[in-house]
Amino acid sequence: MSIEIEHINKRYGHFVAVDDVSLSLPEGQLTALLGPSGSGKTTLLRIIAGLEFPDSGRIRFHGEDATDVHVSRRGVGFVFQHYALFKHMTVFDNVAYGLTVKPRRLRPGKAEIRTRVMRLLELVQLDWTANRLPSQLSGGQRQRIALARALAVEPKVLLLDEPFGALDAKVRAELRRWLRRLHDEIHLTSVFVTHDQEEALEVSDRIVVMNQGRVEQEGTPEEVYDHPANPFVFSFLGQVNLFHARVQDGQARIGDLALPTSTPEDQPQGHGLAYVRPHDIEILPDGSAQGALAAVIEGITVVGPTARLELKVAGGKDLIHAELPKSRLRSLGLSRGSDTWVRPLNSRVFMDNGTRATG
Ligand SMILES: Nc1ncnc2c1ncn2[C@@H]1O[C@H](COP(=O)(O)OP(=O)(O)OP(=O)(O)O)[C@@H](O)[C@H]1O
Repeated sequence: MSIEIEHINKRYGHFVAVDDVSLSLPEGQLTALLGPSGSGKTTLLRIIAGLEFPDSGRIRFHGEDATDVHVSRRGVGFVFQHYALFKHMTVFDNVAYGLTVKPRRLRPGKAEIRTRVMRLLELVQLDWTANRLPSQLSGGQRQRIALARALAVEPKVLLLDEPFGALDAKVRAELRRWLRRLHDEIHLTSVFVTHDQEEALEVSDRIVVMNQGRVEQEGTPEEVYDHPANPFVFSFLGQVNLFHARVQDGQARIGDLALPTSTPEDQPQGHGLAYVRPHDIEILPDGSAQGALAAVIEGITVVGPTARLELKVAGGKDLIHAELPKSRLRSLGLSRGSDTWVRPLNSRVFMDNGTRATG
């Protein structure tokens, strides 16, 4: 079921939590609402759920106005960060709960409930825990049961609010891959709130980047990562190096270095900032390449196969962050204190007023 969000506004007193948000969330896709704390993600999710009502604007489910429909009749399933399971009930009874409390005429028979619950437990790969109590499960397993419980009532939309937020990094990474596989199996329209860029990039079909109650950009993970619409999105989606740049005749320059960017459409002139990702900083063994800047390595951190370098350019104030394969670092024979050369391979330049200049 698709979800259309039309000009939604929500204030708490004078504070604007959601500011004229319009979005179209396609059927069967997993959409991440991504943004820093306080950007309005949870408020928007709760409005979609019917747990909160907007001051103005409409929510449509598959074209039908759902703005005033009660949460119990919207056909949504939830998983929250701390949506505790019923402690005194077994896993089986927790998952069955939504079905057993249905009005008698809608309630499936006992055998049917058993079949459905066991099918769901198999889907989340925890059928062997059916007779356990939640306290006998790990945090990650409990969230998978919470998901099975949300799916039991056959919702048309699944809403997840930082579902893996309370888990440690390794379990989190496993669960998000698992959620992606599960989604590929069931194709339920799903919206999931996160402030973790990596999680959003890895799991979702679409990402909505939010900031101060507004949508900064919406698109596939590739679109928002490779073509960020503005400096906020660029900075929020990963580490970034900033260089002062002069823009003239469709060409941006840092000092004498002409930046390798594509030609802009409207060719603005003046001063801007060039944004360069650490993996787009090339490390060179000598200064013969055009536009290379001399730099000293101030720090090296190796994380698995990747080496992260902190470099200082002669005369520069800020450290430059670069990322390269550990093997490349070894073959260049570099260590802390080494003199080397750097060159931005790719950049995106935004003018001082935030408009895009190049790239
Ligand atoms: N019931 C409320 N009363 C007053 N202010 C609220 C209420 N709910 C949310 N807010 C405020 O609205 C803003 C947006 O909150 P929201 O929870 O939607 O943000 P978020 O992006 O989900 O952040 P987080 O990741 O920290 O949960 C916050 O500044 C919050 O303090």
